[in-house]
Amino acid sequence: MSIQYDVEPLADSYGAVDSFPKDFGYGEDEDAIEDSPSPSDSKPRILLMGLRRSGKSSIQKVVFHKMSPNETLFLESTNKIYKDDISSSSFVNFQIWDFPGQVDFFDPTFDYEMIFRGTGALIFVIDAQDDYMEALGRLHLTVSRAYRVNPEINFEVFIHKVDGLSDDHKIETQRDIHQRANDDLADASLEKLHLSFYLTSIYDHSIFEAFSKVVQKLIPQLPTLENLLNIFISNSGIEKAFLFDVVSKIYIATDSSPVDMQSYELCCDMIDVVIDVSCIYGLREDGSGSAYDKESMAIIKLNNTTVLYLKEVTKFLALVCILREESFERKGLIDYNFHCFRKAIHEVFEVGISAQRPLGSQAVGSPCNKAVALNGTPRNTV
Ligand SMILES: Nc1nc2c(ncn2[C@@H]2O[C@H](COP(=O)(O)OP(=O)(O)OP(=O)(O)O)[C@@H](O)[C@H]2O)c(=O)[nH]1
Repeated sequence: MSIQYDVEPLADSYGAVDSFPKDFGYGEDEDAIEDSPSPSDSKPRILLMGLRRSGKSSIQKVVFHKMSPNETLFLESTNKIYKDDISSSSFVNFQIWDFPGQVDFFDPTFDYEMIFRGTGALIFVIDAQDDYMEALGRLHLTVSRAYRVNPEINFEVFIHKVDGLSDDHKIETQRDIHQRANDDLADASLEKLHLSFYLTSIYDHSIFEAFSKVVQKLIPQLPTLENLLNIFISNSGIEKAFLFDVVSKIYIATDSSPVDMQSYELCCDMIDVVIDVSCIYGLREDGSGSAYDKESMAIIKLNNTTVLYLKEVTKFLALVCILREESFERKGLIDYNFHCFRKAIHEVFEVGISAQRPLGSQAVGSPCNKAVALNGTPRNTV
């Protein structure tokens, strides 16, 4: 469900997420790469690379610009590097660079050293519906070059367009790609280069899930957030909790119990419902107001004794929980624990701001980023 295309930009009443216009606040400007680096070039980067028509632009548009998957059929081929500044959230503060299919590493105008040096994650997209031998060759060339320039990069392989494959075929394709890619690395004595593999499609939630995992690796405070979520759910009788970036529906953290796709989808759908209803009925007559603000909260009881509970945490983040109806009888306790949890999350951010290290900014290009990841649990926890 998606109604955001109909929503007019609204007056600012709540920071940057003042409304949910077409681009959900992620900014519509996409600049072709310039010769001289702009200040925003210092932001951590996620590169989208892969062969032509593998689906790179579609992924970017669907996840960050709310394009419906069917509309991607009409996307034109990218012929320049496009930089997309995902800076509406102070939490997920990075740039996505979408590359044209054929990047020529031997082209002297392509300064790959500069590009890889400031990169946090390199996502290589492989079209699983196509013959992937050429893509594997390209993957090897790309990651080995990038690794030599910056071994701190997280290398992520999206085995994409799996909506067209049967379950068995998916597993077999993943196994085969995994095996071949790692054999190539072993032959080149690059065993230390770690590739993570994801099965993705823009036609379901798998692309959001995969992107969530990619982004989480770039969030230095992740262990602290997970810790807070664990404490919150265990003290509140909650089964599963996600901390969502509301505009992209990427979850930036969850508790340490395993994530099952259905729970994640359910929570994503809840965000859609809340924002849609809020856009339609939550604004003032003159259209002013905000679809998501401090008051945003929702409780949905399902017919299988499950309760969904959503609350605003920061102007970009929402907590979405799944719990049993009987646990919800102690709503007062849950609300109180949430209050403490919210306060703790704000303290995590304040620490980040006072240290002048916005989340994500130190996550890349810095050899100490793994150490920063363990930067202290806030003083008051739930
Ligand atoms: N079935 C299916 N098709 C997809 C998926 N993702 C993208 N596509 C289709 O793949 C085609 C190519 O997508 P693009 O996003 O333009 O590919 P690209 O990698 O950016 O291509 P270049 O700009 O030429 O490098 C489009 O017709 C998309 O609709 C997917 O998950 N499943």
